Amino acid sequence: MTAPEVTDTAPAHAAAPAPSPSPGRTTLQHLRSLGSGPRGLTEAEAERRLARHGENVPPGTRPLSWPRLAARSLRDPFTAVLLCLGLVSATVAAWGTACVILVLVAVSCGLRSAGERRADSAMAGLRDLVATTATVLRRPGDDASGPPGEREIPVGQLVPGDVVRLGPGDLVPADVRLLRAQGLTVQQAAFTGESVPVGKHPVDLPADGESAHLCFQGGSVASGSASAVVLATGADTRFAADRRTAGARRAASAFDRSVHGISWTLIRFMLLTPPLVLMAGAALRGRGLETLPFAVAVAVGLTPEMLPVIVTTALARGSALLARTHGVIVKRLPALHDIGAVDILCVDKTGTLTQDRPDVDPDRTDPEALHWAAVSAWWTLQLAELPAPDALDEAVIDEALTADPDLIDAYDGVTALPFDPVRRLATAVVRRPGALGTVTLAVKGSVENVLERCALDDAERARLLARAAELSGDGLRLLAVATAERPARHRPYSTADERGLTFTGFVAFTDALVPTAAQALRDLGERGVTVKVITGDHPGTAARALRDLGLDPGDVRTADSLDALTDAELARLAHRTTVFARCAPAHKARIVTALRAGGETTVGFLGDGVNDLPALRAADVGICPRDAVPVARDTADIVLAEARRGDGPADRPGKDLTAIGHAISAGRHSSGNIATYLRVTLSSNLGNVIAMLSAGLLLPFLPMLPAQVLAQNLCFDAAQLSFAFDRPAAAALRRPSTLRPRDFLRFITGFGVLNAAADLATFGALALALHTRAGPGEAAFHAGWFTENLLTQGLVMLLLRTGRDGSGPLPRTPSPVRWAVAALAVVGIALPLTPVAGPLGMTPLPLFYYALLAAVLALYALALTAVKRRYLRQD
Ligand SMILES: Nc1ncnc2c1ncn2[C@@H]1O[C@H](COP(=O)(O)OP(=O)(O)OP(=O)(O)O)[C@@H](O)[C@H]1O
Ligand SMILES: [Mg+2]
Repeated sequence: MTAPEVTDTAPAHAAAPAPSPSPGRTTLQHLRSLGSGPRGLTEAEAERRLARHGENVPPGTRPLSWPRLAARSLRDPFTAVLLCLGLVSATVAAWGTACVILVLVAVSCGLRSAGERRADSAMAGLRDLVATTATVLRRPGDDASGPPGEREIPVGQLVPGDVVRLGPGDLVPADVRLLRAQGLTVQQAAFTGESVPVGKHPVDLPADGESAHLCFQGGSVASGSASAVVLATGADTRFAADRRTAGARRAASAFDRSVHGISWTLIRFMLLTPPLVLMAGAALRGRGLETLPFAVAVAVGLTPEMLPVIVTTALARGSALLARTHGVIVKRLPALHDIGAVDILCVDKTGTLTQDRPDVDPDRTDPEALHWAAVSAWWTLQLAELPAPDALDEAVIDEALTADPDLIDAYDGVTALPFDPVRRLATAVVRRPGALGTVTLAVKGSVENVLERCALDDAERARLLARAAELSGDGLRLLAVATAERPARHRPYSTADERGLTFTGFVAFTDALVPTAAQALRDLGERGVTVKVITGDHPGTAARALRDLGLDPGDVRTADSLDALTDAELARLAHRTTVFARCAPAHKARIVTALRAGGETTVGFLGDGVNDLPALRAADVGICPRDAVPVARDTADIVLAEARRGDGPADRPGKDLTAIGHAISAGRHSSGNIATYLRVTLSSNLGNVIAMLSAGLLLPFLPMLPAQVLAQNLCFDAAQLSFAFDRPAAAALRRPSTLRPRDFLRFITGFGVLNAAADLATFGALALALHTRAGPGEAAFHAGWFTENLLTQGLVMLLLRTGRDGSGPLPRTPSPVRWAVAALAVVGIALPLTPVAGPLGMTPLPLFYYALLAAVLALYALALTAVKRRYLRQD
């Protein structure tokens, strides 16, 4: 057997549009060169090739190695600033400070890498649960003459030479060459930027540069079906090459932007601090460069170095819990906090609000229309080799066959133009046995799209549209049906033939509401999430469904009325509108993008079809149900569980809005913990910095030695890790979890000043306590402040947790935070009494000091509670 020639498909010029890997080679020659044939490979040969070529996974999807993770955590801006400050300390030979900074960096990078690795492997495990499969043709064992069978295998196991089947909603699993195709259109926006699907068909002898017969990994089937031979897999695909050159980038989410904004404000602060401290020291105290280590330590004191660790841990824990308890899979870690921040949720109608289990309503269906709709559905299904009929087709065939079991034998299929969500039509060309000279086009589709292709006068068309509006207003889904008799011909039929049709009638379907939808919509509303419906269906049907669910549909917009609007106009309109009907895939995406514009909102999109792909990509968070088409599952950030029995129809789980509620709670939970960490850390760090700067100017000596600043920083950081395991108050779960940088900075400034006031009060206490005692005050001062600092930080941790309003009895603090605070207090009180105190420059304190300190802390706690209550009232 010849070795497969896949090298020529390796993209030498990835940017060029779809290079042909096989100019001048016929399909059969190409199959031979791949050591394959129309009947695919044997299992044994596939196994050998898998060993040779490796798994079919694009590079960059494997977990990162330790060194790479460590390198990545070193790229964090806070770490970079810390390292710079360490370097500055080393240049002035402040080795102690430099060493402590190094320890700090090592600890935070180590924790971060470990956390990310754990999170990565947990995520990979979750993604595997919803991984896509491919339908491949293989012969069992090593028996090349055996009959081939179709089998579903994980996409990762495809090898060059495999023959695969493709249907609507499938991902193109590798780079392939088409062997056969029926009405195949492929969405390949990922490479070419073309937003509309492009037609693909086999070409037996392709010209140079021709690519109609090639489909590339990363594309997806928008309509039609095909069988194809795999040319290249894994790192050899064009998709992999494009990723190497361009890198896969996604726009930052609202949360990322907030954290980014806050981080950069802090970094500017950190960089400004040392020169300011130096200048103030020089001007007021005549100090020179000897203050530099202290200045550096103050800047380091500001850093929330545990931020990445807390973010990763909180999100990974939240995702794991969500998967375990509700079966909801988060495929991209940050998507969890994004869904917590979602304030606009766009959903489709069919399958989300209604069950997508249509039943023909015989009283309002024209029998002739039903007949032709069934003929069209049956032959499209046969000729296009669609893997599964869609729900409307299934209902039509069921109903028509009950009435007329011989329906199928009455015709022969000629060709089919399968349904696509832009044309909204499906056509089968059939012939009566014996009637060789003529064929019949049986066309069904949306009312508007069918009527505009019918030969009708304006009055008749208007009458039919009004009739359709009336039926839709009753909540019915509709198919319009039309036919045309044409002379038979050899030239292939195309969508251009769907013209001058004769209108036959309407088929009407009932589609029951999802029983849990009304409650779920109310819940979402109460939790600050606005729901919008973006559907491909008729405006009347959509409005009626919403009304039946207890929501006011308001002004329903159809997509064609949006085309003339500019993006800004659309954005304003979109915020006011609840229902968008007759949306093609591109409309859905445009509406989602308009809602996101301005960056004030976080938009989630829930959809399950090929027509939802662009919108799933455009949203901050794409959500799909477990039974969505594979490509939707691949694109979505969050995959919902299958509904449990009793929640909905057992065989068709649908999109359970209740599950979204669970995901939102989990997201808000994790984000709440992250926000608490940031609030607590930054307000106490800021307080310390203010106090240190003022003390530095008031005192004749440094208020804290650099090593002491860093030691307490380390203790505090360790205690803060407990926030990743906290349980925020119910209030934090009631609203979308957004971090508005401006409010946030106001919060930390307010509480920072309060913290500084407590520190300065401690100076008073220290002055009083030490006044009675002879001997050097410096070490005692340091010890006193060290103790006070850790104790106030413990207090802040307990009192500033998200959403706690401080009224009534203190809520039960979950043990991790409580333990951490207790440990912090013990270290704070005990450290100056241990042998470590000496090297750190501290001495034991008189008992009298502790009495004064208790009074300061009590006052501080009262003040904190009062300010927090005021803050929450304003909020
Ligand atoms: N198999 C089909 N054959 C012909 N026409 C169809 C078929 N399926 C749907 N249509 C038409 O296309 C229109 C849009 O389809 P559908 O209602 O499924 O929209 P959708 O965009 O998937 O809805 P949603 O966005 O709410 O899920 C329907 O109103 C129907 O008229
Ligand atoms: Mg849909």
